[in-house]
Amino acid sequence: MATVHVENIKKTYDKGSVLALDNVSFDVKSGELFGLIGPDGAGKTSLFRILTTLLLPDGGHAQVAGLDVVNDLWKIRRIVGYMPGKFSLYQDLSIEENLQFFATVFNTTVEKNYHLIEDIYVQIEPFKKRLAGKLSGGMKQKLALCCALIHEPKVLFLDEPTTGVDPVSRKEFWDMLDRLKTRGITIVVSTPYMDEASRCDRIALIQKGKILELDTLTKIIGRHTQNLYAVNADNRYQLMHDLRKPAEIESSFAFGEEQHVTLRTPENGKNYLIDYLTQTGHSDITVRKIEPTIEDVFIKLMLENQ
Ligand SMILES: Nc1ncnc2c1ncn2[C@@H]1O[C@H](COP(=O)(O)OP(=O)(O)OP(=O)(O)O)[C@@H](O)[C@H]1O
Repeated sequence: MATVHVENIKKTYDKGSVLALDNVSFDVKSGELFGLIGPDGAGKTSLFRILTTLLLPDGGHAQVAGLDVVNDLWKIRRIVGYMPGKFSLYQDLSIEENLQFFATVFNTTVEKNYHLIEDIYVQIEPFKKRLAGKLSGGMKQKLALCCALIHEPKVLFLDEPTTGVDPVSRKEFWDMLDRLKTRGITIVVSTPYMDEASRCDRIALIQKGKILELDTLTKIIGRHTQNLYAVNADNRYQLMHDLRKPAEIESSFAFGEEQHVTLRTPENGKNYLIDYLTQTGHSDITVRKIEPTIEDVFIKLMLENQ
């Protein structure tokens, strides 16, 4: 049985005028590290709040560990850990006071479940008297994870835990999740960072309240092979402009220092682009055939679903 089962969940705001979740369905298996990946406003927080019983859906059903998110809310609250994207800590309590507070709320003690958080807590323990409001982003994130874990949850919901955190702390955080997974905890984590998809067992790509794709990263990328090229030239602005014109070009978007261009026909794509850009007056032209990343796939899916 799935540990998290979501079936046709719908959520609207402002008397139905804002559609946040549009018949979302998916399952998360026991012990899985499942990523919900999508931009701001995709509906990630709404879904997490429904699954942690803090928000009622307008329609559909969802279960966590076999318990219904509407009818069994008190039982669910005991078995899930939730790390909200914002405001999960009491800024005017110290590290140790925050932790004790969360342990008390769940009728347990820090000592009883210390083994669960030890790996993470030792990194912030030297600062345990410091107020949460005075911690760095990475330290806040570690403390929030300790607070979400202190009652030994079966399922962890982490809403954008790495947003605003430096790259080193982001990596450390995902390493911590890997270690938690080995304890059998099912983890559902949301992120706007596409590069974090590779750290998940399976991912769901979500946009405007709809799941666009759901599978392992490799399978999703494999399903969306593209005739894709990385293109650059001397005048970037003019390049962006010119790459929008030909009917042969399916899509073109800025990707770091280059333009990623998808062509409609597979043959001689590189020659086609070089010829076209030379004719339109560009110089220093580089064109490389590349394999799509998850970001390329996401952009393709977003364009298809517009
Ligand atoms: N309380 C609310 N009232 C009105 N609209 C809301 C409310 N909460 C969320 N929304 C809207 O619902 C949609 C989904 O928002 P949600 O916060 O669930 O997405 P998200 O993926 O978590 O994005 P973010 O990271 O920006 O919070 C957005 O269009 C958002 O503006």
